[in-house]
Amino acid sequence: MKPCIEDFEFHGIPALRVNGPQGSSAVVSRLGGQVLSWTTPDGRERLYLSERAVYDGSSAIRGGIPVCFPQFAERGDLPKHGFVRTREWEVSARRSGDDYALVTLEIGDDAETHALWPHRFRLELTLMIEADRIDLELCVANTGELPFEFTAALHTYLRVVQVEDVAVEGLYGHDYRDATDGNKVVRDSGTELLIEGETDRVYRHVRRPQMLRAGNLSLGIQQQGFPDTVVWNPWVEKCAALADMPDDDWRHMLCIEAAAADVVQELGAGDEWYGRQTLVAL
Ligand SMILES: O=P(O)(O)OC[C@H]1O[C@H](O)[C@H](O)[C@@H](O)[C@@H]1O
Repeated sequence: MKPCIEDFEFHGIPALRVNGPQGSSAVVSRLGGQVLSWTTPDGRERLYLSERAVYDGSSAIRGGIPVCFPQFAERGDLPKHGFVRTREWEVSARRSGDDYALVTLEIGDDAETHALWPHRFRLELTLMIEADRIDLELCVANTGELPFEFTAALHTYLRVVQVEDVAVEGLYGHDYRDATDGNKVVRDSGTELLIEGETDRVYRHVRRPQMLRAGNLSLGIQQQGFPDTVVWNPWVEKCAALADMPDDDWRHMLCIEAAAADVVQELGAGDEWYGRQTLVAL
């Protein structure tokens, strides 16, 4: 099939199937502007999506690549991870060629967002799929007359066979804030990160790409614009407490998030900010 983009319903919500070259494909939901699936030409699903995910907008869809904006996690008074995960986005561009397919979704401020956050903004999320790679770009535009500050993330849930068998390379020498240990700041001195318990870290000023090694499957992960990388796995107890995730699924996912979490971004009136995350199947 030549690359093309189709509208369809996914668990009752409007979505796009983005068919890339060589049988690669992605699914993007208009609810949340959220990528929910990425399949590479070998037929493997690369993103984790919970079987118990909720699709009625009452909470964020658990899995895929949620967009967190204008607040990461609980760093402020807004709902956790901001308010665009449960809102409907518009499709503003779709294009395909022989070796790629691309869609852009966007969302802006309205009376409901003003009630929570007084700023005027426009967000655009562009997904481009090639044979073995997806590129996600988040553009934040300040469409108001005053500057604002925000934190944000592409909260990518990677699917893994067994998280205990996974190693993440590329974070050596970076400082991270450990949310599982009173937000203590620690310098990573290991050549690779192994997931051996609950993990909730914000690595700051990340300059190098990461490599996720999992048996014979590897994934390269690169970010631009986003200064931080968040690594999250809830492990046994926290996962059991999540109503929208099966008890054992902590084993099958690892979030590696491109984020502006600790490093707050300031955006002047009329200015734009870009952040990207690229995933490459190796
Ligand atoms: O349950 P959610 O609101 O989707 O948040 C899921 C997780 O997101 C981030 O990775 C944070 O670092 C975690 O502390 C948080 O638990």
